[in-house]
Amino acid sequence: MAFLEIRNLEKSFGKVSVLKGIDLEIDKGGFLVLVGPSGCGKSTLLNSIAGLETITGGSISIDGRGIDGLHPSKRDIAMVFQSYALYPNMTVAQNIAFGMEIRGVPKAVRDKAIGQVSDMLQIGHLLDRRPSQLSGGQRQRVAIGRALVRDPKLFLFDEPLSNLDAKLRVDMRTEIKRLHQRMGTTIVYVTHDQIEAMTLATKIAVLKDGLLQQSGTPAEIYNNPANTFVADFMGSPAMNLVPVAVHKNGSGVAISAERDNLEPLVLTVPNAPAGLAGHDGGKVIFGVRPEALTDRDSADRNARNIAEGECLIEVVEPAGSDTFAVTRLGGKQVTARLRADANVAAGQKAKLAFNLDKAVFFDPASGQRIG
Ligand SMILES: Nc1ncnc2c1ncn2[C@@H]1O[C@H](COP(=O)(O)OP(=O)(O)OP(=O)(O)O)[C@@H](O)[C@H]1O
Repeated sequence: MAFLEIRNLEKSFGKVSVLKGIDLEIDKGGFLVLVGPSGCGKSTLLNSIAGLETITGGSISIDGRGIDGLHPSKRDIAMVFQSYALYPNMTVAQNIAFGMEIRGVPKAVRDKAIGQVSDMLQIGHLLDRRPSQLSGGQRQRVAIGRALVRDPKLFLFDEPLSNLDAKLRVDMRTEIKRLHQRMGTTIVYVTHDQIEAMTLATKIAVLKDGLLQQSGTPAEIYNNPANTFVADFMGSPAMNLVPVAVHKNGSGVAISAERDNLEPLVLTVPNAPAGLAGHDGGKVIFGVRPEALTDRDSADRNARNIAEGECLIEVVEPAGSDTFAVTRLGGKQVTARLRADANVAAGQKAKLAFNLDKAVFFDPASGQRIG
């Protein structure tokens, strides 16, 4: 049995159904990241676990024990909010120790716990300050410290980094990952930042409109997205999604993408998924990530199935470590990720290499991946 189990969870606000039968679990010591666009129900799901929202249907259990009817304070969960929610009139040390004080933990034990977490979070020199005298990153560390000293069964983080500037966000992300590795705690973490999700999670759950689209390891979600929504949402730049026609071709399958003022680009797919042949004569969506669409020099040397095609480059975007080249296929803008020194120019043709080992295909009507 998983440590946290969510079964057929439903939540409505009046007539509005916000969570529509969520099934999800995470093992002890796992790091579950809930990700999805604004309004998809991430915070409502987190608040339901915390007990800050009363669920409409389904069940939640931690360590084999149903928690649906329990008051938030009895769930043994600590939550870190985006807004930090520190007490402004208390010092950092008092903020961290407040929960313990209320529970009657002796001062010597409290002081020891404050010392341990402040060392870990490098806030020992700030213990006498008030929140107004701290930077955003320091406040966030205090909020995390306050959660850590409780030593709960489960940590919930609701977009804890979204008030921080870009650089600090990346630093704190590493800090949170390090804490998780060191302490082996079980975490459920909400973000709408897909890079944060990829880097932190042992398991990602992608939500849209109150429905779970897919859950799996970051690699599963990235390499084998269940549908076009997940494919488009995870990854930056996003996966290229190109409408193509399908033709059976001897023992294999060929796909062709329309182009303005050029012959269609035809690629033979030797390793096509079994379901693709069933679309013979019809259209599917061909998904290829920018890094699987390169020039020959940059192409993955281990790739077994590479198909090359001449493409007209519309825009070249140098990005320091890579160069992005934009072309157009099937009426869609398509991004290739080339080496920084790639020899391409806007308005000229370039031979692009498609790594078909990494290609995925989707049904155009349902958006579901073709297996
Ligand atoms: N108390 C409430 N009453 C009515 N509707 C609500 C309430 N709280 C949330 N909702 C609605 O539920 C949906 C999901 O909200 P939720 O805050 O869970 O989304 P989210 O994915 O966390 O979004 P964001 O990334 O913007 O925080 C939204 O459409 C929201 O308007």
